[in-house]
Amino acid sequence: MKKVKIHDKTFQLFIPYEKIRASIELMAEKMNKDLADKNPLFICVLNGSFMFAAELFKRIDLINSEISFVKLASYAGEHTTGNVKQLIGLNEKIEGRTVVVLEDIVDSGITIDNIQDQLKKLKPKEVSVATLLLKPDALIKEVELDYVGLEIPNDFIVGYGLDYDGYGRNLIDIYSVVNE
Ligand SMILES: O=P(O)(O)OC[C@H]1O[C@H](OP(=O)(O)OP(=O)(O)O)[C@H](O)[C@@H]1O
Ligand SMILES: Nc1nc2[nH]cnc2c(=O)[nH]1
Repeated sequence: MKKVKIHDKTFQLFIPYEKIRASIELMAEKMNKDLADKNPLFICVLNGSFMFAAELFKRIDLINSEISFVKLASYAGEHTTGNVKQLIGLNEKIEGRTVVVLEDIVDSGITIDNIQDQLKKLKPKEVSVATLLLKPDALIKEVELDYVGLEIPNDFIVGYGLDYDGYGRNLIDIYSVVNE
């Protein structure tokens, strides 16, 4: 079994690239049907989603489609106590658009819930969400997901864009942590 060590943790091969690619191909096929004539704007949530977004977007055969890249920035607002995360980097007009958010993983669902709330305030025509990975047992938010690549157990994973403390994003396969 292929293993990698990152910092203090060992990870073992969990999802080979071929399986990741096949799930993205299916997703793209469905999107090409669902989004025809909709002039979709794909929004890739950095950092983790960059590989998924690239693999998916080159399979979208709708010429009237755009992609944009955003980040969630933490800031401690003057009137807030918690850690608020604000969507930054969105330069396109969202009002009236068909938006498709691209996430690498939905775990607790907190991030995607927050993103959906922020986007809806910008009055899009519709917002759908595509995630490569979903941990159904980890969800603490009720989220509506339109496209899910693969469902996985509630274990920490790295690779294919996902990191452990900055490292591991370049792994072509997905690895899961070995509990030692
Ligand atoms: O469903 P949740 O529990 O909210 O977790 C999902 C989020 O966690 C990861 O982002 P992270 O904050 O690690 O940032 P990164 O993409 O820059 O690595 C991932 O890219 C999702 O955005
Ligand atoms: N790298 C990584 N980031 C995450 N963000 C939410 N869940 C995960 C996970 O399992 N691995």
